[in-house]
Amino acid sequence: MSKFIAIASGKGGVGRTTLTYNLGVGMSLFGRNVIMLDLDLVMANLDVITGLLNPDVTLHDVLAKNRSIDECVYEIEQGIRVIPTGIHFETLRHINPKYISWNKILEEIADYGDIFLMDMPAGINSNIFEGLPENVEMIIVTNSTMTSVADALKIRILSNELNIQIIGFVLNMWYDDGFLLSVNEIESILEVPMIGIIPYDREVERSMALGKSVVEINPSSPTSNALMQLTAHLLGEEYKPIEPDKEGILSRLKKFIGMLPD
Ligand SMILES: Nc1ncnc2c1ncn2[C@@H]1O[C@H](COP(=O)(O)OP(=O)(O)OP(=O)(O)O)[C@@H](O)[C@H]1O
Repeated sequence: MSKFIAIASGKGGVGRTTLTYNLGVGMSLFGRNVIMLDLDLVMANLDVITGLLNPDVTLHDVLAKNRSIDECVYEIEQGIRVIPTGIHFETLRHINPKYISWNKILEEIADYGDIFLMDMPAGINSNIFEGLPENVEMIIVTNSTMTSVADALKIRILSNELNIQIIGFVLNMWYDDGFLLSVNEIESILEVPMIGIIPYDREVERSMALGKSVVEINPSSPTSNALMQLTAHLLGEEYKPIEPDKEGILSRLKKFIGMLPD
């Protein structure tokens, strides 16, 4: 049976879309067929992050112009598909997110994938939460600042009111700093379990610039291991962290300083 996961955040810029992409790539490495849907109808970014620039048909065209959803399912890599949202405000004016039948849309694309990752818009003002299908589970992404946790709490409260099941929260861009909220503090504020801590890591940005996921570029880094651990948890799979190739580094170093033959 297909799984539907909405990835939401109270505040923008906490790394929600990046996480959606990295989880999608991670899930494909576990052999799943993944579809990522950009549900941010106003400030879409999934197209940019997945390298899908200027797609011919977008979700806007489906919602406002009666184009078929099949026309905007783009396979970016084996086992990874993306449904992008448009950037034209004129089309957007004809769409009321509250009245979108996501059930119908998801039914039409169900055969394309096992897992549907829905990149939600930041905040609670879009009305899009009201239209989500009943079987959607939600992940809340936050950083450890007071304001992003406060806004994450608003998402948690709204989700409870709408009976949306929450899997837990992901603490993204984490770094050790005595002034930021701790995991325990965030857990007690949000009252949902922590399911992943992704460190603040410049490699995330660098991999994006290279058009790849960090789990492909640097699979043994703490960030990639944390992402794959989270992916495995969501899929109910086992994941053994990849150790950095210390021996390889050591022998390369020895060769460099002339202790070993080439
Ligand atoms: N763990 C991380 N470490 C370092 N940088 C990160 C991490 N996660 C995301 N970023 C960077 O943070 C920036 C914002 O990420 P992203 O666009 O995914 O956020 P968002 O929450 O989806 O934002 P918006 O709500 O505005 O769409 C990007 O430049 C991304 O590369």
